[in-house]
Amino acid sequence: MGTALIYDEEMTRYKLLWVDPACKIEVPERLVVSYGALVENGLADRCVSIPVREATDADILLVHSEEYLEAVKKTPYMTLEELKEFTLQYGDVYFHPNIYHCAKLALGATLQLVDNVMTGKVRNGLALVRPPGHHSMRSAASGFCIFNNVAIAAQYVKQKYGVKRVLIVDWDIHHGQGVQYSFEDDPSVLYFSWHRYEHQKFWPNLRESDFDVVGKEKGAGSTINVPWNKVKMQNSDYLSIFFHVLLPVAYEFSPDLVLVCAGFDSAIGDPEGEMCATPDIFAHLTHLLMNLAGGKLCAVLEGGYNLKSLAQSVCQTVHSLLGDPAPRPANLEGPCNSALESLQCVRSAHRKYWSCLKHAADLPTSDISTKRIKLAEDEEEEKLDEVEKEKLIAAMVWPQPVKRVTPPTRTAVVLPDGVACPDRCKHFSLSEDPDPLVVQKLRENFIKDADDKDAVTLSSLIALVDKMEKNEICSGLALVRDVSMAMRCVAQHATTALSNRVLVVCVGDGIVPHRGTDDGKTLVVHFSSKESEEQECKYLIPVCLKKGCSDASGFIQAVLGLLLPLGYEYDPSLVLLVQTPGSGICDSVWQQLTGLLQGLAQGHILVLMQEDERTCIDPTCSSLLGDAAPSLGQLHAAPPEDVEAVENLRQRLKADWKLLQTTE
Ligand SMILES: NCCCNCCCCCC(=O)CS
Ligand SMILES: [Zn+2]
Repeated sequence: MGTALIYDEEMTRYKLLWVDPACKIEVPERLVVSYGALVENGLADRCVSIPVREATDADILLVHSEEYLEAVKKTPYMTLEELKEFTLQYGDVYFHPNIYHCAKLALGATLQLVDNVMTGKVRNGLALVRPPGHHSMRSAASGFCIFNNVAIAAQYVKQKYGVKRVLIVDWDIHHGQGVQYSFEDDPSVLYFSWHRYEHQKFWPNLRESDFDVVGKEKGAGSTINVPWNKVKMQNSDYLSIFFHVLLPVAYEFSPDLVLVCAGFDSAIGDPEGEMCATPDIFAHLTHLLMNLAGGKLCAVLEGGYNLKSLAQSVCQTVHSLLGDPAPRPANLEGPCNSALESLQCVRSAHRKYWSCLKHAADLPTSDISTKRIKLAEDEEEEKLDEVEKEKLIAAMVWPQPVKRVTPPTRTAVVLPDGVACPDRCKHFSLSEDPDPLVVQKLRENFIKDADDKDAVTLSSLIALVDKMEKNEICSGLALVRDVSMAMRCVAQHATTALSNRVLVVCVGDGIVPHRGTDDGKTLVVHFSSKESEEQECKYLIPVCLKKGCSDASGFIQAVLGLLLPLGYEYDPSLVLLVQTPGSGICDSVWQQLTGLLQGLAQGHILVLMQEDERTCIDPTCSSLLGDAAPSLGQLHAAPPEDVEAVENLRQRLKADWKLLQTTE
């Protein structure tokens, strides 16, 4: 299934008609450069183009009051003076004779996207719209927003499709207070937002944007606020929040649909956000959400005011929606202290609502709520800096995101004779006889007692890895007689011949390679149900789960809170995913694992399985080909000893692996 792109240039036909410094950044060019970049990068053509529609009154009244709608309906007939007058009753927003029309199109575009995803016409998509929506409230416009596109979309799907659970991820740099107000007592809508806060000093300066505001009554726990109390947050800060707050809770919540308030003012260069996360981070944020809800993800543009980082971030998002491998998450360090403080506060505030956070630490000693300062800010003094600051931010530079080309072959498979090649995959076998030299070396190192068939198989694997290195093949699956031998051979080849870093993920109680773990060329993470005899060290990490990989909840929480941070920080050029016999892992969990790991190594993942594991071939290939993994359903609490084991591992390893930190 494809990716929808919903855009209409009519939404560029309104703008600020008078002087207002707070609103001057919300310009029509935002859409022009975003859509232009999608066209220029050949992304628009790869999407399913869906026409916008005008939202109806009924759509709008799902969230907004009649009096508000009636008032807005009058604006197309107002004079300039009347528009200015009308605008004064709201904050940081402006009206225009054509903005009501555009607001109906922005909402209509959003609902078109949602309809096409919910009816299975497309898998996911982006609505490229303005005016944005997440600040508008039941009876008030705010923050450039007129109608709350995403909040209405959530009500709309609940009403029209009987959707039980909706996750809203608001990665815009502002708090979408309008969304929060719509669902604060509604447990069926989980609203997650991070936002520049600076202890309530930043707009919209609300007490209810802080981490300790978690929702009311039945909705307690279904509002997650992550305040950024400093600017210049980086990719590591954003990923830490995904790994240790959003993803664990999202998987426990198990939404039927994911809506994204896709604001890109959280990207570097943006005058509002003043953050330092680079556009390629949105490739990963998108990818990490794409295995929820069976892949049903609707992204709706909110903010984003640096025309360059906005256009790049929009392209990164659409690349991922289309299933293109993400760029490698280069040189991540750990979260900064301020981010760690917020991370610990949020996890502590939600401990009692989410079993995945049950073991989260207490509030930090330096309880940041006491730092909330009075709002008496010296406007004059700030304005002076304002001009200087804007110049500095507009001068920010960052590396051009790498080109994301999907290799000619997406997935190659090495199978025993007689096993059919799954469709859409390419059967891989050696074009000519194996190179005698290579075979000789293999014999010496790996296959003393094995027969020639092994030599051919191992030579095929080596050739396959070489083609992945050259980006001719993206991913691979091999069914082999002896997974341990194959694993050691591939790891050895990739680290020596290709001088790469290899992440080896072992699932099951097989044998793991000890080689390469001391010099950091290989990082081995081994999930099993048995206490390991292996000596744990920085690059050899045994994860012992009571029920092994058979308990979906315990396993997926270990993947999200331990394996992904390790993998992203290690940043391998190849991922080796090995399933040894008796792992007990079920297909859907295996597919989640395979899907999530494709965010690493530009999607270069080689899956090794025992040759008699025939049932796993199709689900594994489906995941390697970029299909979304099936939803795991609502997860019960993980076995306490597993949560504890992962928590203890994190505490032991966080000195070496900074992305594992969850407390200051
Ligand atoms: N009153 C001091 C300056 C206030 N600036 C507020 C700008 C609103 C931003 C809204 C936005 O970006 C939506 S995503
Ligand atoms: Zn914003």
